[in-house]
Amino acid sequence: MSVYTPLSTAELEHFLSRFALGSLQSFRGITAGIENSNFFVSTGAGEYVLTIFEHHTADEVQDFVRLARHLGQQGLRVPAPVADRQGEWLHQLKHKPAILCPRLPGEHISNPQPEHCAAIGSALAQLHIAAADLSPMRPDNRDYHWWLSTGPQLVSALNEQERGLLEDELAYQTAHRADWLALPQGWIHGDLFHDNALFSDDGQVAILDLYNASAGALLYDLAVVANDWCCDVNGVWKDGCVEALLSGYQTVRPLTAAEQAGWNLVLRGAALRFWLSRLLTRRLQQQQAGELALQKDPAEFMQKLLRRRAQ
Ligand SMILES: Nc1ncnc2c1ncn2[C@@H]1O[C@H](COP(=O)(O)OP(=O)(O)OP(=O)(O)O)[C@@H](O)[C@H]1O
Ligand SMILES: N[C@@H](CCO)C(=O)O
Repeated sequence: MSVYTPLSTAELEHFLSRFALGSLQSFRGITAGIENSNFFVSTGAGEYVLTIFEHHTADEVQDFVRLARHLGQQGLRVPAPVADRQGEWLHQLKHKPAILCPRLPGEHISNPQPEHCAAIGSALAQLHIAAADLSPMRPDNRDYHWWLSTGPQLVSALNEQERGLLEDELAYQTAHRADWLALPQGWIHGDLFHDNALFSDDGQVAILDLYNASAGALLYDLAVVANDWCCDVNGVWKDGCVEALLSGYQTVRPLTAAEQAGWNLVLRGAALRFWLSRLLTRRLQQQQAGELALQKDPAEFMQKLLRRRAQ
């Protein structure tokens, strides 16, 4: 369970007293998620999600909320915070930034099928288009420069063969850096795994967790989705899923010739990024002994990287 900052009923009631949302009826920590502390909160006015940010500054949270509001105004179903009686939506709780968002409808899909991949492809393309006129963009703090600086710091967790793989992939990405930079760029979600989407009976998709959103190659965002939604844990493509993802995306935003040529490059980069970030998360979780935290396996993304390299 990923609740790093526990809350008492009295603390939450005190927090809610700033809002005109009625009194607290119940709340519980959310087990999913690994970065922030999240709670489902029921009040007289409805259902909400309280997020306490564990790693982000208030300035960064402002950026995410600016994006969420912009997307929400254009009809996308994303978590945008509610304001308190003073019109403030960004708060401090236990000395950390905190926001309260309406709880969005829908269910997570545990094993995405082609129809889900098509729907998320189209929703992601809508996000890319809707965000295009929002500036300034937040830089990606998990980009190529982070891979180069962080990769070598994580090698102590790797065996010799794995170190060789990491070095070789970094060299490959460096050699093809110009191709990557020539791809269409814009706001990207950056972490659109299937546990960050909710599907409703009305056919709408809610996109959660905009807390990695930044500037980046739009195709890379699609590759993050493909490496999670469209394959098994070893990276083997599931029947029809990538095709559905790409065609769903292209019903809204057709890929350019450079993007079609760059698909394998960004699939490799996306696998590398999550191999490294999971290695780093595991190291941090080991240092924070005793925390109740969800674990995600770095080896899954090393396997996916190996498979994309073999393509
Ligand atoms: N606005 C919302 N409406 C409905 N459910 C939500 C909402 N926000 C969060 N959740 C639920 O809480 C879970 C965790 O939220 P979120 O993914 O934002 O946390 P996180 O710690 O940033 O996750 P991670 O680090 O794994 O990406 C979601 O998977 C979803 O089930
Ligand atoms: N979606 C990420 C965790 C949150 O950034 C992963 O599966 O590694």
